[in-house]
Amino acid sequence: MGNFIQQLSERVSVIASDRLWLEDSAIQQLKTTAQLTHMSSVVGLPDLHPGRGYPVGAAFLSQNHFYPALVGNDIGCGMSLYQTDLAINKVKLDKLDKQIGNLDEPVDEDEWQQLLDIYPDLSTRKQLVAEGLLAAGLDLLQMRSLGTIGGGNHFAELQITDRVDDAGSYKAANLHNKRVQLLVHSGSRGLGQFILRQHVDAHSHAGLASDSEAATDYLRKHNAALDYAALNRAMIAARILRRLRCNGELVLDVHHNLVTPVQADGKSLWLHRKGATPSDQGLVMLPGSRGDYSYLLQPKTENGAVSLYSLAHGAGRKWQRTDCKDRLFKLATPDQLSRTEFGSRVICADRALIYEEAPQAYKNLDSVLNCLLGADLVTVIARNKPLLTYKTRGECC
Ligand SMILES: Nc1nc2c(ncn2[C@@H]2O[C@H](COP(=O)(O)O)[C@@H](O)[C@H]2O)c(=O)[nH]1
Ligand SMILES: [Mn+2]
Ligand SMILES: [Mn+2]
Repeated sequence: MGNFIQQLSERVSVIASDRLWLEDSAIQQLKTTAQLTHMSSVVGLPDLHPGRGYPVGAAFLSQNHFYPALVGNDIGCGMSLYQTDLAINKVKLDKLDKQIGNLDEPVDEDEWQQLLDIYPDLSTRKQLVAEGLLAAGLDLLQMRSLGTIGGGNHFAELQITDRVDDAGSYKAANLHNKRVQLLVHSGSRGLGQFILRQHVDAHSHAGLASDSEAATDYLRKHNAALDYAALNRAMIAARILRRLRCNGELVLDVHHNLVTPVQADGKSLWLHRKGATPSDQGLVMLPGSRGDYSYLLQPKTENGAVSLYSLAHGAGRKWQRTDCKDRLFKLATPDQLSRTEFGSRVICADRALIYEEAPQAYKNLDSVLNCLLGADLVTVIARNKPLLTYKTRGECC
């Protein structure tokens, strides 16, 4: 187990192995972040990769101050998983594209009424999100993006279970391997980006003292963005389920970009997660790419302290977006890249994005999973494979 938890310095550790490639630049960003004034410890997860200034796939613990820049601009980005009642053998792959239609367009009044007929609780949630935005001094116009996925690595994916490792936990989670599952990855859209920009304009990248007015102001906005992001995922799922004429039960919904207050030994600590899935909130989903498996995991909370109660949130990028087309265009056309080894399809109107989000652009998920298993942080409940992935360029984050 020891080899999988590598202590690089007093404050810096990584969950990794000799067989998992982590870029030097990402490790360097991790070490630089550990030097911030109020930082206690940082951990790089096996999907660690370089980000804008700070690495992605990492958790950071600070004392008395916290750093909004360490949450990043897509506050509340996360994954939600739904078990649908759509039988696998009823799915007609060729028809799904038309059935699902366009998810880039905001939800209009007609569609909203149709969603409410099926999911009346969305109305209360939307009202609460609006109240949260108003209380935080944010513009209600941001609500317009609710129900849209957003660009880049965000996605909605229909999946099927191809292996169950822990039948008891699988059943307890109300999962069904003869029925389609829906995994949604999205966040707070332009809202999170606006909040971070506003913060950086006023305070640059400085930490905020726990009891300061600026901290209270940021946290009010951050918490509104978390609720917004969770509702956004719920609305994306509702749109898809309605269009597929099936029902869906929520299995999990977990943010991977957030900051959380932690009380320990009378100290005021802050746990930042930037592309890191909390391991202390129940089941988690570890997706690879649109051409790789996803794993449903049971975190082992008893070992959580070594990784700051955080897990990898995916496979992590291997190639920069700007390199993908050059690397791939001689090898495959966008049409070829839209079909995967699993026989699954990709809906993506943007041809450039098909290259940027190609499975080859991501690390191998099994090598990431092996580190989590080696460090004794998780057990595997089931493995899913993709059936259909919806990706869009969308606007912003
Ligand atoms: N199953 C799929 N997994 C995907 C897809 N696109 C990206 N990914 C994985 O999700 C994480 C998300 O990372 P984030 O930093 O944007 O939050 C990423 O590391 C990939 O491993 C997909 O289309 N399907
Ligand atoms: Mn995001
Ligand atoms: Mn994300």
